[in-house]
Amino acid sequence: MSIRQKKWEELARVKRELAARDWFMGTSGNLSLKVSDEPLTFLVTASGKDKRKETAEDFLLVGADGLPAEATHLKPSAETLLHVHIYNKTNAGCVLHVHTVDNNVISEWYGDEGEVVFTKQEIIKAFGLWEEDAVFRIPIIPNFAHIPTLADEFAKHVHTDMGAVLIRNHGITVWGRDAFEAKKFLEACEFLCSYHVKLLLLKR
Ligand SMILES: CSC[C@@H](O)[C@@H](O)C(=O)COP(=O)(O)O
Ligand SMILES: [Zn+2]
Repeated sequence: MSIRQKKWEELARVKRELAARDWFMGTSGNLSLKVSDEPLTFLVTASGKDKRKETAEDFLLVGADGLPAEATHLKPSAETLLHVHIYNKTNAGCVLHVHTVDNNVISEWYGDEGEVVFTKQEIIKAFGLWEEDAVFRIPIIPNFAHIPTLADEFAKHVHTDMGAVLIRNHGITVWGRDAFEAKKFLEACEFLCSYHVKLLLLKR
């Protein structure tokens, strides 16, 4: 089996798991997995599809500019440029973006502060933070409709091989060195957002 095919199947498995969590409401969400480093190529979800469906046209291969690297009638995700910045700036191998009600509520609640800060939560160990009083911050950026502007703003927060950024009233994008790590971060971020929304409601 070619590397491209192996990566396709790996990304399809991640997509299936996130779909089972119902994290692709209304065709939202996009995923990618790096295939090669030199030149940079990665598989990314085709734009506008129902990501809960599994078809032979779910992904296409793109290059370092985010444009198709092979002949296809498929359009790469509208947000491919965000994935491009991550792969060009870090050694990340996988990028996952989902819209959930909880991540949207948190992004709006803390949007003016420009970040949400989590601490004293066991699950932040998923980010490699093991100290008792460790703090995990997720930056929140405005949801610019102009994708190059959104991508430039997003890129200001991309410095390490793993990370997460909330886009206000839009969704979350996480990345990791591989699909396992990116999915772990995404699940931990969603746990934190969901917990926090419930806690805020109880405290009212
Ligand atoms: C209907 S969801 C809004 C989209 O503009 C976008 O935010 C999204 O996540 C999915 O876009 P896509 O181009 O399919 O990757
Ligand atoms: Zn989106």
